[in-house]
Amino acid sequence: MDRILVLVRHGQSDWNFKNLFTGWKDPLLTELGVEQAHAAAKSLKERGIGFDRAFTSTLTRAQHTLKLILEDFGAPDLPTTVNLALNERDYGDLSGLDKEYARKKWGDEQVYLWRRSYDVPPPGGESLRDTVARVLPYYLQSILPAVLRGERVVVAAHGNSLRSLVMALDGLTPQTVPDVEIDTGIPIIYRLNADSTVASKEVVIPHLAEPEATRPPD
Ligand SMILES: O=C(O)[C@@H](CO)OP(=O)(O)O
Repeated sequence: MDRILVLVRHGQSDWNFKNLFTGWKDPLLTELGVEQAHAAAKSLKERGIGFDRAFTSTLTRAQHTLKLILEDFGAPDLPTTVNLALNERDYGDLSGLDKEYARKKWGDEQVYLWRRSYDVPPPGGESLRDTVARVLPYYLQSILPAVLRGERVVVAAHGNSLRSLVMALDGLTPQTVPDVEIDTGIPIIYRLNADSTVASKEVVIPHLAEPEATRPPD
């Protein structure tokens, strides 16, 4: 039995392009973001991946990415569950601020801790640990049972909600998880064993027609 779980971060959003902390704010995809979603679908199709069920967050950029992927699969009506457990980490008071401005104001080290440490929350927001504490129960209760039943599952979500899942699936620690970066529009294909452990993992790098130079530095 196939136990396929595909994680895909949304395509580039307007605020990714502008280098702003986003969190629970709801910017739209850029043109490049739309193209990334199509490229992700193409590369998954090339690998013979199909889907029976989808999960996404309450935020437009993830839902739009999923919609484009499912349309490209000819499956726009695939059963889809929307849940805010899959939302991006809440960036609290940093939401809407320029990341470079934040580095100048609070220093590289502090901003790095807010963005990539396991347990340092941004002011008024969620640490990765807080995000894990809502993503993981949802995964165990809703997503994993579908995968274990043999449904091929796609999850379209966000950098830090997906880092939370990757942490659990890959058995990462608070010391190793800061190194994990999940880029926009990059699918990760997991195949699970019957006991829910990971049999294989493939990070897919889709081919983009758009030149890399249109991506801003993070
Ligand atoms: O701003 C955000 O919500 C996230 C994802 O874009 O940023 P970061 O990579 O800093 O966690």
